[in-house]
Amino acid sequence: MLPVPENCFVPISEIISVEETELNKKQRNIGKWQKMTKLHAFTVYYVKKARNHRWRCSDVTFWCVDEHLCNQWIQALKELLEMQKSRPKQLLVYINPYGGKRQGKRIYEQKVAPLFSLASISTDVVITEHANHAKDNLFEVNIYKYDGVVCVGGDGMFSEVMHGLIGRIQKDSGIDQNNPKASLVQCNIRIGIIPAGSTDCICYSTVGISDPVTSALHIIVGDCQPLDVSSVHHNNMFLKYSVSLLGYGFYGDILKDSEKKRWMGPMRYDYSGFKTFLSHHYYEGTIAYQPAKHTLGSPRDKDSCRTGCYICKKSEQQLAEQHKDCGLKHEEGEEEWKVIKGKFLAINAVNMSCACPRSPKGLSPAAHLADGSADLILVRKCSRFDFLRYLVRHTNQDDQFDFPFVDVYRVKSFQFTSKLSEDNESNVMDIGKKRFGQFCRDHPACCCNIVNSTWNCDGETLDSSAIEVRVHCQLMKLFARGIEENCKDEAAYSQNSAEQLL
Ligand SMILES: Nc1ncnc2c1ncn2[C@@H]1O[C@H](COP(=O)(O)OP(=O)(O)OP(=O)(O)O)[C@@H](O)[C@H]1O
Ligand SMILES: CCCCCCCCCCCCC/C=C/[C@@H](O)[C@H](CO)NC(C)=O
Ligand SMILES: [Ca+2]
Repeated sequence: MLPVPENCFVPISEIISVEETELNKKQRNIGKWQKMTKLHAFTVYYVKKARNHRWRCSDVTFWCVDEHLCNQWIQALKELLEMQKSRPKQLLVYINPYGGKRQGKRIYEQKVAPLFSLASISTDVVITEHANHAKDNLFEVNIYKYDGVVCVGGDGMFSEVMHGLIGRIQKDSGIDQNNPKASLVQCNIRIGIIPAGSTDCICYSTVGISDPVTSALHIIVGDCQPLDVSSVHHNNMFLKYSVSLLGYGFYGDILKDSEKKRWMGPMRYDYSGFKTFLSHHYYEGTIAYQPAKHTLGSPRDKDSCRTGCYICKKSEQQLAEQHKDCGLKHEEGEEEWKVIKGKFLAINAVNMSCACPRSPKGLSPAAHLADGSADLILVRKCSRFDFLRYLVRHTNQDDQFDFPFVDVYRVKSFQFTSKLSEDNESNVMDIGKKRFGQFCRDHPACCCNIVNSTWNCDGETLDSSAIEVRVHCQLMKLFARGIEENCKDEAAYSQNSAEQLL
């Protein structure tokens, strides 16, 4: 620990860098120092924690008359920083210049790059030229020479980088992603998210704020947060991975509509959200799920997943034991499946709380980042007024699951088939039904359920409505530490930059 002014301590792990400081003429000549001989100084840059999980880079300069002592301090602190082995030295950075408000490049250049340089992190930067550029590139480059990959953009950009990294690791390990039962190989190359998108849900849910400087500092100090990843398959064909929301019905329809209005920027979700709310479509289908019996928590818990979460730690231990005696691993197929048929306005499966600036507690406030489970939320057909009451609870403190038309289950896998695909499978030649489906989509006031919705998978659409989903416990890692408990003594964190005499 290094004391900084007025009883504030900074752990070595939160020091960004130490630099010798050139004292200019003005500094040398001020007040009482005037009479002294030559002064020596060094500056410590450190993480200053502000309100609402925001981090800033602050600095304190230590002055000294003894050059040797000053150098000893610099040397000792640099050695301590060298011992922080989890810190990245070389990063691969992908910037989506078109995400969110199209500010990705500016945010990186003005707010993030100077901090990386201060922390002596070297970077290879790729500004993406088209969708899937980052994903494809990750299959070509030597990823193993990097300590991490950074994406500057939103949830969609993160999803691309995650698919590139996880896909590459499976390819290099000879794992077939199309096999829904495959034991996927964990990806140990961490991903850092610099938020510059429209929702930035993954960043917000893992850091507690959507703020580029805060995220850059979490990368610099080498934080590590394991993350559950769901694999999504259809008929033994791999579709996508998901870490935040897999949403059918309401959130799928919003996404489909909003994709046509990308030019509106983040506002497109509000516009399409309102339109989708008015259309009030419900969808008929069957859900089968396997409850997550291994995990200690429940979706109705009052406590949320926080830094050092013991529920996620327990899952980590279980995972390590599974890896140790993988021959004895419990077969998922043996465990019971529960089946629910119904008419749904929304089916939301979330691997994390899905907190974001629009919904600060998220769609499932007690979901865990790394417990090997997802919360499956079923919102059954109800009146528009009731659905509005449900949506409003995304934005306030009230219990979102305390409605007779909402059910929530903690699951480790699930399957969904829409009534339409079931009917089509039983009579593929029944073209009349498909035509009728089209007719009803053209008449939103009808609210009928003949057509399929689309799955919203972390902000990307899926091509199939019938899906099989399996949660892979802690398949990947982020440069984050989960949301920290609010510091009781925030005043202690609000010191300004200052100077200190050794
Ligand atoms: N140069 C590019 N041109 C066009 N599309 C791109 C480019 N680079 C990346 N993309 C794609 O843009 C999509 C959306 O990007 P991103 O997630 O950064 O922003 P967003 O959709 O506004 O935010 P959010 O996902 O948080 O709602 C991603 O799926 C990504 O594949
Ligand atoms: C009338 C009140 C309406 C309140 C609506 C609240 C909306 C909350 C939005 C929460 C979305 C959280 C899930 C995140 C999903 C992302 O993966 C995805 C891509 O960024 N974003 C969206 C909007 O689909
Ligand atoms: Ca989880």
